[in-house]
Amino acid sequence: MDIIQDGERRQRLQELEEWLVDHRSEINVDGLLDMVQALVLDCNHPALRRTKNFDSFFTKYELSAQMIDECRMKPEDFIVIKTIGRGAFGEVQLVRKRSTQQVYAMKLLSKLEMVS
Ligand SMILES: Nc1ncnc2c1ncn2[C@@H]1O[C@H](COP(=O)(O)OP(=O)(O)OP(=O)(O)O)[C@@H](O)[C@H]1O
Repeated sequence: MDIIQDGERRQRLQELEEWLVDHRSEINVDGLLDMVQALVLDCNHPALRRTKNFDSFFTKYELSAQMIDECRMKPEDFIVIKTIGRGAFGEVQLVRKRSTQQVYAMKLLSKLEMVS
């Protein structure tokens, strides 16, 4: 990466990087990836695709959204052993990660229920 000479610019970039890695920030990397996936999914609605800007957006980001989906951790990466608990927004499962055989407790939250 180029060395940024402008101290003020460097400071702003550093602030942005801190937001990206802060798990409490709305624009952390996970949140932004969620956003891209949700936008691409929504833009693929036939009624929206009739509008040029939505169609262009979908065409531009469809492949990236697929790559994001393939690379991110997802429930299918785990084998469910059994359900061990239930909370206000979802359930907790005892799971085994397919790639490592490590056992974890996985909390599945319904984002739909959390935001409604
Ligand atoms: N890491 C864990 N290991 C074992 N059991 C767990 C673990 N996390 C949660 N559980 C079990 O799952 C139950 C529900 O957990 P959860 O965190 O969803 O509860 P909660 O805090 O009441 O829920 P919420 O955050 O949705 O209000 C717990 O009461 C516990 O029995």
